[in-house]
Amino acid sequence: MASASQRVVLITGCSSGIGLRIAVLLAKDEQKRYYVIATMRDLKKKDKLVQAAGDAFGNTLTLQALDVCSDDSVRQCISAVKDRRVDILINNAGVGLLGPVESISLEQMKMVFETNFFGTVRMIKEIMPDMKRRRAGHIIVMSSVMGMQGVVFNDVYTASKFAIEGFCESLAVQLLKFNVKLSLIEPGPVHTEFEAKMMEEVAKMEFPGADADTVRYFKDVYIPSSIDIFEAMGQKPDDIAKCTKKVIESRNPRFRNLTNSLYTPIVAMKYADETGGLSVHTFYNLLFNFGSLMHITMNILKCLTCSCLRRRAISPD
Ligand SMILES: NC(=O)C1=CN([C@@H]2O[C@H](COP(=O)(O)OP(=O)(O)OC[C@H]3O[C@@H](n4cnc5c(N)ncnc54)[C@H](OP(=O)(O)O)[C@@H]3O)[C@@H](O)[C@H]2O)C=CC1
Ligand SMILES: CC1=C(/C=C/C(C)=C/C=C/C(C)=C/C=O)C(C)(C)CCC1
Repeated sequence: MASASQRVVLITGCSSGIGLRIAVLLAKDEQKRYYVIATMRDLKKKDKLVQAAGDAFGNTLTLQALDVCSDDSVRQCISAVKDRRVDILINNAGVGLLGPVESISLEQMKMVFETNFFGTVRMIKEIMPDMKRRRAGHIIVMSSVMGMQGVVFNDVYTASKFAIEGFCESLAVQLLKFNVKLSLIEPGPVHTEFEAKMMEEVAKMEFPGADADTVRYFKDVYIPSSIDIFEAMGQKPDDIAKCTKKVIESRNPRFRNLTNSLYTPIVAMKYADETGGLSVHTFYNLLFNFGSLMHITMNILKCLTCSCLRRRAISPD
């Protein structure tokens, strides 16, 4: 059980990847400042977490079942928490979805929103009122660079992260009045099962409804470039865990927290040109004209920050 001085942290989606690493990092805090309630929808998947947690399991880390898509599961889990006291809520559970829009059913799209958007909203609705009453708490949301900048063939996943960013941007203002903090973590590519799961799905895809050119652009242009990007700028889940811990421990936590500075120029393009043309055309060129040179992507990305390009972007004509 948590001691009075410990901060109770509840994390969703701890069976793998970023959630698992955040849970372990916080539970192994040398000063034992955190009591971690690591949750996952299927407790049969607990072994990896239990093993990584080592001695912390049963001491500073406990396990609970929680499916962010189920009202009952969320309610049951939170009512089992002593005094319903969650000091830090980390909304991490999420799923990806890749491919031409024509080939993806509305059912599949709704599942992504059900998990990434409504799953997070469901958690916040359950826990936020207690935080407001206590005039204390910190809500962390695992967003993505795709919550700020769309990426081709990630249309629906991107939309789900944009949705959560809009929700949080609005809510953060009200929460300030109640001394409750809200922070978005915005990673770029991270090497987790997320990447493998999406590639597995793609390998099985038959692309119903998509024309041959679109399928070719997706399979032969986007996928190899995306693999290059993951190789060139992919972070480790531990990097994201460390960044999240820093945000939690900050006296004045930032609202937006990009974890990968290599992605800064990509996001900056959006703000440098209010017409949106710079982002759309740069992405087009990177993908279709420089695709075969993707191994030197880092140099191209650095180039985007140069002042001549910025001058062009904001030029009135
Ligand atoms: N990897 C990346 O490149 C990036 C990831 N992100 C975000 O980071 C977060 C974590 O992803 P990551 O660690 O990479 O991927 P993983 O696939 O390794 O982890 C995702 C976790 O979410 C869980 N989950 C999925 N659906 C539900 C649900 N309905 N209820 C509870 N848990 C659920 C999964 O559980 P189960 O094992 O049961 O499926 C798993 O534990 C996501 O929100 C993702 O969008 C953001 C930027 C980049
Ligand atoms: C930057 C970039 C590309 C790919 C970006 C990718 C693949 C980002 C992945 C981000 C993830 C996985 C976020 C998860 O939330 C393209 C389209 C190849 C074109 C060139 C520029």
